Amino acid sequence: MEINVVNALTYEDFVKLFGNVVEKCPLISAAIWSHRPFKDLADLEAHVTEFIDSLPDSGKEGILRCHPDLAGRDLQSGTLTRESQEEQSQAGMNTLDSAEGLQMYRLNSEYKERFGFPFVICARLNNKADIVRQLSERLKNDRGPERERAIEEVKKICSLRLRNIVLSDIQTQT
Ligand SMILES: NC(=O)NC1=NC(=O)NC1=O
Repeated sequence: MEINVVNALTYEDFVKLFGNVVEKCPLISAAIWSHRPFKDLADLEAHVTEFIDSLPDSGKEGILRCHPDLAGRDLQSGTLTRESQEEQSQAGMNTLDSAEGLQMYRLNSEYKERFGFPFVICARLNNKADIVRQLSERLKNDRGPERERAIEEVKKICSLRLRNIVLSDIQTQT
């Protein structure tokens, strides 16, 4: 999809297309629509990350809380968004054995208990061993640095989702 096609989208179509580049935070795409025309994909992505960085800590934690747990309830019940379903499956979260599932449940619970927001990682860039290792290691962080670390992961997820939309030819045929 050419960036000029993106720039010509109505507000509704823009939010429909980009509304989930940050999981369950359509407001972010709605907010950056007014910054069009975007020079290119990198410019579009920069506006999203600038918006996220401009939020106070409570706003950043609000974004984190919109993310479903890895191998959590939403995955079990099939209520993940399409993007999350694809990402979590690709990282092997849908093929954990009972011991691995229990380990993820316990680590996710401990993490949420400690930080008050869920553990977030860019699943597409990690396999299940990486995820368990990162979760165990990041549990030891202080809240502030861990919040920033988690937001960096949100940006990686967003970058891959944006790329998937803008660079996939599907949209140009619809
Ligand atoms: N808690 C999470 O990290 N969730 C997720 N990461 C992804 O890359 N997709 C998700 O659903």
